[in-house]
Parts: sequence; structure tokens; C-alpha cells
Amino acid sequence: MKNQVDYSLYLVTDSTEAILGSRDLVEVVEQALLGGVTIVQYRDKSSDTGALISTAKRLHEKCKQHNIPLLINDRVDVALAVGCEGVHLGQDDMNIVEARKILGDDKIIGATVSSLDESRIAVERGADYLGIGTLYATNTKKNIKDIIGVNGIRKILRFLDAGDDASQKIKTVCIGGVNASNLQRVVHQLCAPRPNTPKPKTIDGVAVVSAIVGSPDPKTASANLQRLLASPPPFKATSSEPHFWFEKEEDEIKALMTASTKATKRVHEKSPLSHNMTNLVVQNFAANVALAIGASPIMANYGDEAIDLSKLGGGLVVNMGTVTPDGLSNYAKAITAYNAAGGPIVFDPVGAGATAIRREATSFLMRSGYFDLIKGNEREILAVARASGFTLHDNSQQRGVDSGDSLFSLEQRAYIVSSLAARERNVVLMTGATDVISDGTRMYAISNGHKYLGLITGSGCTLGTTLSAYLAANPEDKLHAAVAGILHFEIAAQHAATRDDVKGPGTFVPAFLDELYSRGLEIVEDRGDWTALQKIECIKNIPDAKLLEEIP
Ligand SMILES: Nc1ncnc2c1ncn2[C@@H]1O[C@H](COP(=O)(O)OP(=O)(O)OP(=O)(O)O)[C@@H](O)[C@H]1O
Ligand SMILES: Cc1ncsc1CCO
Repeated sequence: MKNQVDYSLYLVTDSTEAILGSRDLVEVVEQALLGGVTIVQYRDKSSDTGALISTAKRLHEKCKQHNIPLLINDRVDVALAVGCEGVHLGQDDMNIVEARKILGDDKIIGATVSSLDESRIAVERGADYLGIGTLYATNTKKNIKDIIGVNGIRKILRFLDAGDDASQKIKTVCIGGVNASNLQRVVHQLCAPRPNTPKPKTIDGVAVVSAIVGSPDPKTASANLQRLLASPPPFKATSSEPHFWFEKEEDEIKALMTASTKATKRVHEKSPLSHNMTNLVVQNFAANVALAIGASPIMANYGDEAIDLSKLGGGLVVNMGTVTPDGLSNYAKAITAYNAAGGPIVFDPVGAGATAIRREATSFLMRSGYFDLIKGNEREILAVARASGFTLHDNSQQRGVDSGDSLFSLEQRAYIVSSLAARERNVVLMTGATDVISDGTRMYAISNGHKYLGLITGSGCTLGTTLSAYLAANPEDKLHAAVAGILHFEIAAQHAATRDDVKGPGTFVPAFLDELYSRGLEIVEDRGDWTALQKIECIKNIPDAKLLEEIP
């Protein structure tokens, strides 16, 4: 019986005022059952035993009517008293072996784990499933130590895959901050293909708390999460399934140019908010670039403010150019808010590989949530690839925040960028004289721009600002949106640099702002055409060089 349990939409209850409010928990759970949750865990850390048993009995009645198992968090005695289907034990709760002796083999015993060691021990002690987390920080769970992100969960899944039969067969659910706006990408990221693993262990379910219990309509919220679980995510094929939609490269480029024109028009129509949490060097320049391309900038570094800002339909840039401990916790809050609202986030890991602090900051931010687009120069993207779990066969240490000469060929860069995008299930852009961008499947090299962009500070940062607005205004295809933003930015730079009044990097900056503005207007008013100026190449063949290896 317990082998048939469906862990896919796993409801964990919460009776706190902040989440349940004044509603009756049993009624909320009944609604969730009607909406389609597949298993329920009753979690209540504050009620006394009598109240726990009484609520658990009522919950069990409802669960039985729907043929759904009920587990009790922490309290084996309550599970016994109620006769429900099992328990879920945290690291500080009763040992699994003891619980098994009391409950017997037929009951379900789950365990919370957040490390390889805890997973190994839980399997050895005979847990039926693992609740792996914390995935993302939530308002109820802020203990940073336990936040392991998608990568931490992937590591545990791999570890289980490499273990004995019990390890391979154990069921898994992820927990922490899963909601309707991130559920598909979390599952999608956790199911990313792995080299030499034809059928990798994937997650069996997602545990949800606030997105159901805190919803004013738990039935609809659960049904919506079920629908999201059942439908394919809005992503295209992955890099393990090469998929090109155009037989001829020129057709692909033509489609890209049509999409770019549309994307620029949309930025002007919508004037999306570009919320910048950026470094101290570029604040003013970034705000001016946002205005010049038709977006609405706001420089807002207070993390809690993102809860409101994220609901305004804009995009967020997290740029760690002048990172501080305070900054990091503010970025994490904003990432949580934008992920919850579903707004795009551009991550600019400035100087990512330069110091130990920046390497740790990169890894912390990658654990804090999902980035729709990660952009950086070559060395920064290499550092991000390491933080994502790749080993790179390159020992170069980043020197400053600006990119130096390229370490790799164009094809090698495309390989790195597309591998990272496939693993993160997002878009990755590596800037330089030639930019390389990929969503894990499609790969483009863009050679527009001008060398003056490399001679002023903040060209990469303000490109990030530009991309946040392009992604916000064009959510249906992030790769196309980003290409459009890059073209707008770089073709404007070409125009500016070749003007008679521009004598060098100093006079280039104001001319660049003027040209960003005029190029946008030309497109909007159907006076301009970038087709003749674009220098885009589709990259179809990447080397099978062992440049990157996923950490086993
Ligand atoms: N030599 C060049 N020729 C053409 N375009 C360039 C050149 N160098 C940089 N760029 C363009 O400048 C922008 C920023 O890229 P770059 O790699 O210099 O970013 P970065 O090092 O992160 O910059 P920063 O740290 O100053 O913000 C991109 O649009 C890129 O294409
Ligand atoms: C120069 C510099 N230092 C930290 S951020 C920054 C802006 C360019 O990335």
C-alpha cells in the first residue's frame, strides 16, 4: 500500500496566525483535498497533545474520504492515537529506527534532510521518503544554513542515485518556498538530464505550505498547482535533445530580427519597471540607460520593498558589483519576492571569480532563487558555472571586474554558455567583443557593439539593466527578448562611437545615451531597420571537448 503513495503534491499544514489566519485548518485541508493534493502532513509545533489529537482525527476523517494518506509531523504518539498513515520526522525529532519499532513496517516514515550525510543516515535507518530542503528561503524559514537551493537538492539526488538499492528507490520531495510561479521551473531544473545517466533520479513531489494554506482559495490554489505539475513547463527542448526550428540559418536570423523589432516596440509600449539592485559605481548611468531605452528605472536596495515592487510587472537586476553582507540579504529577499510574483530576474555576478567573498556570494545568490538570465563576462560566467556545480578544466583566477582577453574559442564559449543554461534551465549570456547567448538549445554569437563599450565602466551592468526591461516586456521568449536588448544596446553604441562629435570614451557616454534613445524611437516609428547592421551568427556545432564536468 505504502509503495503506491503519490507524493507529487504534498501539502504541509501550518496553523500559525500569519498563514492560516482565523480559518479552520480542517476546512482549509478539505478544500486542498478537493483541489487535488496527493498527501497531507499535519504540522503544528505549538498545540498541546489533546488539541493535536483532536485536530488530527478530524483531518484523518477528511483524508480518508479522499483516499489520501495523512502523516503527522514529529509526533509518533499522535499518529498512533489517530491511526493515520505515518509520520514525518525532522532532524531533531525521534530517531527513525525507534519510530519504526513503534509504528511497524506498514506505516510511512519520512525524514527531513539537507545534506548528503543526513540523507545517507535516513536511508540506512529505513525512511520511506526524504523531504529535501530548504529549497528557497521563505518568510517562515529564514535559517540560511539549511537553504540548499536547486543545486543542493540535485547533489542529494545524485548521491542517492549512486547508492545502494534502498537509496535509489527512496522517494523524494523538495520543500521550501515552492509556489505557483516557481513550481514548474523547480521540477524542470531538478529533472535536468545528466551525462552518462540515462534515467537520473528525479524528485517525486513538491511540498507546499503557504501557497495552499495561506491562499484565500486553497481549492483553486491546489488545483492550479496540480495543473502546473501536469503540464509541460514553458521551456523549449534541452541541450540533450538538439532541436533547431529552422533548416536554414538565414530563416532563423530573419525570425530573430522580426522578434527583436517587436520586442523593442513592446518595451516602449509597456515602459516596464527596471528595478536595479546594483553597484555604487553605475547607479546614475544605469537609471539613464533605462530611461533612454524607454523603461522606468528604480534603484531600490531595500529587500523588503521588493514585495511591492515585484507586483508591478517589471524586472529585477541583481548586480553584485559592490557586494556587502547587508546587500546579500537584501538581494535574497528581492529574489524571493520576484520569484513569487513570477517577474524576471537578471543576475550580473560582477567580479564573481575575483575573491573568495564573491565566489561565496555567487553561490549564495544561486541558492537563493531562480534567475531568468545570468549575464557576465567570460571570467564571471566561468565562476557561475563553478557555483552551479561544474568543474572547469581551467585554473585562471579572475583579476578585476572587467573582462580581459578571451581564454576560449567561440565554440568553447558556446559550449560553456549552453551547458550552463541547460543546467540552470534559463538564458546565459557571456559578454565580450563577441557575445555568446544560449537557452541551452539555441546558441547565438553577436558581434555588434564597439570597443568603447569595453573602455567605459558599467557597460556590462547597464546592459543588464536593459535586459531586465526587455525580459519584463517580452516574457514569452526570454532568449529572443535578450537578443533584442543586446542589439538595441550594441547598435546604439556603434552609432554613437562613429559620430563626429565623439572623440573617445568620455564623449562616447552621452552620445551613447542619445543613440539608445533615437534607435529605439526609430524602431517604434518604423523608421529604422537593424537587419542590415546585425552581426548575429547561429552556432550549431559545439566541441565535445571536456571543458566542463558536472561534479558527481
Ligand atoms: N571590444 C568590444 N567590441 C564590441 N563590443 C564590446 C567590446 N567589449 C565589450 N563590448 C560590449 O560591451 C558590453 C559589456 O561587455 P563586457 O564584457 O565589457 O562587460 P563587463 O566586463 O561586465 O563590463 P562592466 O564590468 O564594465 O560593466 C557588451 O554589450 C559587449 O558586447
Ligand atoms: C569598477 C567597478 N567596481 C565594482 S562594480 C564596478 C562597475 C563595473 O562593473
